[in-house]
Amino acid sequence: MSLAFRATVAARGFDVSFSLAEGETLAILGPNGAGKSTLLNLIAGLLTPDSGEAVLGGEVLFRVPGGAGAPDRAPDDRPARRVLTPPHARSVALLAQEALLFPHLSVLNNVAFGPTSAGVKRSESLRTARRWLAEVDAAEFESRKPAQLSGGQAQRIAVARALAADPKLLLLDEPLAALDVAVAPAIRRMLRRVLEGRTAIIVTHDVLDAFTLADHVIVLDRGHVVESGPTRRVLQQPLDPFTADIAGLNVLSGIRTAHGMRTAAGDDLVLAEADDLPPGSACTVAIRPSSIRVTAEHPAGVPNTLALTLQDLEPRGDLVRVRAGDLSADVAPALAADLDLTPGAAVWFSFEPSAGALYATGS
Ligand SMILES: Nc1ncnc2c1ncn2[C@@H]1O[C@H](COP(=O)(O)OP(=O)(O)OP(=O)(O)O)[C@@H](O)[C@H]1O
Repeated sequence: MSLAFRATVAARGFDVSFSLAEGETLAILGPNGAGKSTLLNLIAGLLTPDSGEAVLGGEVLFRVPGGAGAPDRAPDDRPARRVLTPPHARSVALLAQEALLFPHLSVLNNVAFGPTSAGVKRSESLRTARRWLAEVDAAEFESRKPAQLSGGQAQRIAVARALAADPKLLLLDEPLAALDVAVAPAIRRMLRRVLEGRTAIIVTHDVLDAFTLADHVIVLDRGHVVESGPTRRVLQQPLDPFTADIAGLNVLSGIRTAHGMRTAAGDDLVLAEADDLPPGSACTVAIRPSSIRVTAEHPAGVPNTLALTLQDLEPRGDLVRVRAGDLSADVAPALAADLDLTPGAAVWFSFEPSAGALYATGS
């Protein structure tokens, strides 16, 4: 279902408009206080705007006439009426950072809750719940209680529960932020699978999430859109310096191999599993500069090593950004000094398989 959104909230300096086509995932990026949660809360019905309108698949979520961009006239030319559809009637599911499952219900009943409360027969609700549990690779946990789940398992169940209610729009509020770095890649891949073809908005601090999950990106700062467009265009060729700073990621393209990827430069990388990418397909891996290790000698025991020539060094907060080839690594100043890093020096960049987020190129 497509979404058209425009809203102002004066007390928060919030004035945002955007539209989202059916089946697309939009990532909202921005620093603390940019207005990301405000935007989700307006759509979910937890906050009322001062003015604006949001229409999801022809249904008005809210219409508050008065301010800039808010319609004063209805389509039939009568004065527009204020409409505030209650949250439960919006067909919008909100997935929070924490899984927020019902503690007293089993996993199966947690997932069946949405369809059951919508009046679907019990047997049918259970069938739907089992289908979604299988979809998020969590069928084996159906009789457990939430307290018996790890953070990553609970988040899988929360995704199944949100989708079992068959929402027209799925809102995800930093769904990976509360998870262990070791489990985040698997959950990210699961989300990528279930978001395919689904209308969704994901709020994140993490450009990796945007790269791997979203078709389009909006960058917010202080309640305003500073840049928007297709994910790769915005994050790889940012027009706004603010976006460029946010997008500080390494990206390597190549061809999927049995265990990872062969880069365009001919380096064989070992990467985490990605079942949806068959060998031979064009793919891209994104790696954070902070996940790259820099050494003067070839590092032993690390699967991914790249021999590069150092280009330059630049202070970046508490760290030093080391640029070599097309890659950047962030290292502690003491390490940069110990390594005697000077432009033109030969260096090795290395990273663990789990540090790379692999995704199909062109999606
Ligand atoms: N309940 C509130 N009452 C008044 N102002 C608020 C409230 N919640 C947030 N704000 C203000 O609205 C602005 C946007 O905040 P919001 O929480 O939407 O940002 P955010 O991008 O989600 O930030 P974060 O990444 O820290 O979650 C900020 O200036 C914030 O101080």
